[in-house]
Amino acid sequence: MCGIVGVVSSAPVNQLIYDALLLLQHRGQDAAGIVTQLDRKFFMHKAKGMVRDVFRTRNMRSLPGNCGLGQVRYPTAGNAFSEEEAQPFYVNAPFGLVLVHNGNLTNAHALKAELFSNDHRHINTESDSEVLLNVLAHELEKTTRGLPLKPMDVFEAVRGVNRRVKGSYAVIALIAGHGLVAFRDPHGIRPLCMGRGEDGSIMLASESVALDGTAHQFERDVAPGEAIFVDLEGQMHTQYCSEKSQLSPCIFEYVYLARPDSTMDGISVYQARLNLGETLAKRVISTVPPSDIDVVIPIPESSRPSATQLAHLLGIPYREGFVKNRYVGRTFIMPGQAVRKKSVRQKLNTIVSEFKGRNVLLVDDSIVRGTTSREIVQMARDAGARKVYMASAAPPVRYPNVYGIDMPTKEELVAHGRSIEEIRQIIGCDALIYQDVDAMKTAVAQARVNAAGALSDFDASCFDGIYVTGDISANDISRLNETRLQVEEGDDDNSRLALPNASV
Ligand SMILES: O=P(O)(O)OC[C@H]1O[C@H](OP(=O)(O)OP(=O)(O)O)[C@H](O)[C@@H]1O
Ligand SMILES: NC(=O)CC[C@H](N)C(=O)O
Ligand SMILES: [Mg+2]
Repeated sequence: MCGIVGVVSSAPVNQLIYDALLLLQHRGQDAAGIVTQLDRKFFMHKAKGMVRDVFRTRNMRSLPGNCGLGQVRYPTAGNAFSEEEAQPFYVNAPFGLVLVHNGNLTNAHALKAELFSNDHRHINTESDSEVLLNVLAHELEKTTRGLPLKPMDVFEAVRGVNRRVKGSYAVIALIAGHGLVAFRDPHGIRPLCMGRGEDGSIMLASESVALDGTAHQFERDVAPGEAIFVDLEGQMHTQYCSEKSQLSPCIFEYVYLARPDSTMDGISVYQARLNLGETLAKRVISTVPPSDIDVVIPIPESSRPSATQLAHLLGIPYREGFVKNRYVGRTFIMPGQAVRKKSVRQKLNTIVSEFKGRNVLLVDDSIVRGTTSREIVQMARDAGARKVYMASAAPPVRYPNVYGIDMPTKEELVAHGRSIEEIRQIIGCDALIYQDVDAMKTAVAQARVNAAGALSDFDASCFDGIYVTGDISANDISRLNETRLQVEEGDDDNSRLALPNASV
């Protein structure tokens, strides 16, 4: 998951894109970039780091124009430490194209070879997003029938992309001199929505929070397989560009990735987390008698709604036992295990009086590698807790994710191939309670607040091993691992780079 945004307006968009990226910062902390367009010319600034570090006043001044796009990156392909892989990506033909991508292609390797041998295109990085851009460029070259470019030509090109590309992709691209095109893969795995400003500007963004925070009225989600083309006059054209489409959004967005104040595909993220807390409460009762729990303590940040609801249902006090250093970013999306481990202690500190002599139930939204829970359980014990119980609002994460969450190997997952008792021993708690998969799906589906699209199912592959695109082989998974593993190996040398700047 990365955060992407695109705007067509009648006024300069640089500040608007910056503000939207800041609202999407939780989706990617490694790199940020913006491209704007003026008189067919692109202006780009991108670099490693958080939004506030990457864009200084001088950079903002050099981004003129009334349309543009931006991205915050959380790498899931290629190299987290490479500046060249920061987005947007650019190719000069046809017309001049820049693109931002949230997701992960599962056939990038094969496409790269095909782009070279059949389409005679050169890919200069390990990023799957550069591959995606070149496929779009090739298809657009094929479908353009004279100038000016027509919306139908753009949609035909997106059709071509949907035929060739596999995996997850929410995309926004700018076509120099013509407009902005946005599209979502036929399963709608990664989110994308659109809204309008009072001045008529049209914004597309990963999450509705980016629209809310920039005074854009949320209009709707982009449907799976749909493409939206906004020309430079602000006229919007839409078309379905996939033979078959079925909405199966990634359930991990609701569990952890998205901000709770966002609504995605008609589902309130906050309500989904409350519901997860409610069903988790029922599981807790069957494992630990509530009379044996003195206090419920969330592990900040993402577990808070689930933990409040769980405590409310069990009738047990909810207390804040861990204080989060707001200047340290999200641990899970940092690249490399060494930096993730170090940052848990930097980020969270205990309030000893909430633990001393008490039986505590710690609640997290998910346990993935176990990095956070292992540290936290020990911290609770160090603070004097008598018993430490642990509950996860999501089921055990047992399978690699290939759709844009950086957990490419099953070996790194604490729950892979282990019983709950074995996981409990590794984490070091006195009891471990997990959500179950069906209860999670029901809880999230019931958080629907509007009837957007027909939700068929969720992609819950990291929990149940079922990949909604249906075409993932063991070979694909190990190939996707290869580049990521190199990143992990290099992580000690680079751990300094991955820590967000403390002066922000
Ligand atoms: O088992 P692990 O591999 O440690 O991963 C799971 C943890 O990582 C996330 O927290 P994170 O600190 O990234 O973000 P948050 O502040 O939004 O909770 C998530 O909320 C869990 O706490
Ligand atoms: N998390 C994402 O959406 C990542 C996008 C792309 N695969 C990259 O690694 O840059
Ligand atoms: Mg957390």
